[in-house]
Amino acid sequence: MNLQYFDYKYSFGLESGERLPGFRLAYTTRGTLNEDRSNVVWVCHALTGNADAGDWWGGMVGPGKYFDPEAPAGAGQFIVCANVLGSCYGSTGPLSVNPTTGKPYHHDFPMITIRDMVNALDLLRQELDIEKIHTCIGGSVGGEQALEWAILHPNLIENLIVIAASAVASPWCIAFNEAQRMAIEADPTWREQRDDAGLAGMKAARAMAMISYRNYDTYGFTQALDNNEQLDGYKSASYQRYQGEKLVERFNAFTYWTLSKVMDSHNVGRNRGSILNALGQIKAHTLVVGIRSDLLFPPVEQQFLARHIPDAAYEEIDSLYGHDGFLIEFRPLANMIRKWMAGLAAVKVKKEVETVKK
Ligand SMILES: CC(=O)SCCNC(=O)CCNC(=O)[C@H](O)C(C)(C)COP(=O)(O)OP(=O)(O)OC[C@H]1O[C@@H](n2cnc3c(N)ncnc32)[C@H](O)[C@@H]1OP(=O)(O)O
Ligand SMILES: N[C@@H](CCO)C(=O)O
Repeated sequence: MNLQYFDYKYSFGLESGERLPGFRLAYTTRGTLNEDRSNVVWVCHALTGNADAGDWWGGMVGPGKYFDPEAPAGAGQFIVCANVLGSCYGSTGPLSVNPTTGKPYHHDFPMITIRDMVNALDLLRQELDIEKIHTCIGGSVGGEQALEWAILHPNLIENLIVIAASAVASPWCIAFNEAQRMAIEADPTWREQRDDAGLAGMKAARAMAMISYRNYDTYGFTQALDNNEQLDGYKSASYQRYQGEKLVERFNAFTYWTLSKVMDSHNVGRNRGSILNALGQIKAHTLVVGIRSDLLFPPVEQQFLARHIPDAAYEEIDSLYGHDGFLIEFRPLANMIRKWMAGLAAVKVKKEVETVKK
């Protein structure tokens, strides 16, 4: 991955009222910005993702994929993805050194929100001299960022694609996150000032989260009982442990904690009068995608978005994988986007013809 860095060297205000004395964002770009700078695709990543969309979303981003930086005949896109503020893949987060103390922030990393993340992304956008985003897309926490961005800067994004996300964190989602934070708190190392504090707790937290990212049928299909005689050693049990261990290899409990709080505080209506008022400000053509089997962000939340965003279409993916379906179901997702974009292009042509006739 060809990581680049944006260092913002000024005091950065957060929604909480606290300030960061500057920050760093790690990001990648793929493809070439065209002459009129009209081919920008900005991919916003989810909870534990990173700046390399071609890695964690390889079925959507890359040569020959829907978002193709090398498409022939000048159709290649300029694809940007940045590791969010608060994460641990090169951007400023809880393991970063606090310049005022010379030590890692750890428990003292300030509370941040989706809006703070987007304000940081927008400073990177300005640094890259991008005035228009042709398409901004994200799933889950990435979808929340895309949504916030379209509200904060209504003339910036032409086409907005929000997958498996909501206007506001549901009590159900917050409850899942609180249970996971309780697991981290129960780890006896959690209050220690070291980068690997709380990892056993985070392992349990990830196992809990998996239950919300998948569902009854996913486990039934992929982790079926071996036989009727079994008394222990179940596949689904070892799967849970393995998923926890896998996250421990690449993440840390401070970042997990911080980002779970970010999820909780997501509410597009905050300080905007109401959620409906906030959604009503979106000017982008919008495609909202729900996943029928999503337990964490059920389709009713995306249907709500599509009902209240002025120019929105709604599509639904039928997936075995629940919420994580947005990271797996590339073909239906790409087909939906292709169809929607073709519809938008047809409407544009029709309008142009009508204008010429007048
Ligand atoms: C720097 C980085 O690595 S960033 C990583 C990128 N990740 C992200 O961006 C976050 C988003 N991605 C994800 O959340 C996930 O990767 C997903 C949702 C896309 C796919 O999830 P996966 O865990 O790969 O898929 P799945 O649930 O099928 O599990 C497969 C893994 O579980 C293992 N497994 C399956 N069943 C069992 C079992 N019964 N017992 C133990 N292990 C099991 C498989 O061997 C496989 O292991 P592997 O990942 O080492 O190959
Ligand atoms: N599986 C996703 C979380 C669900 O959005 C991740 O780890 O980022």
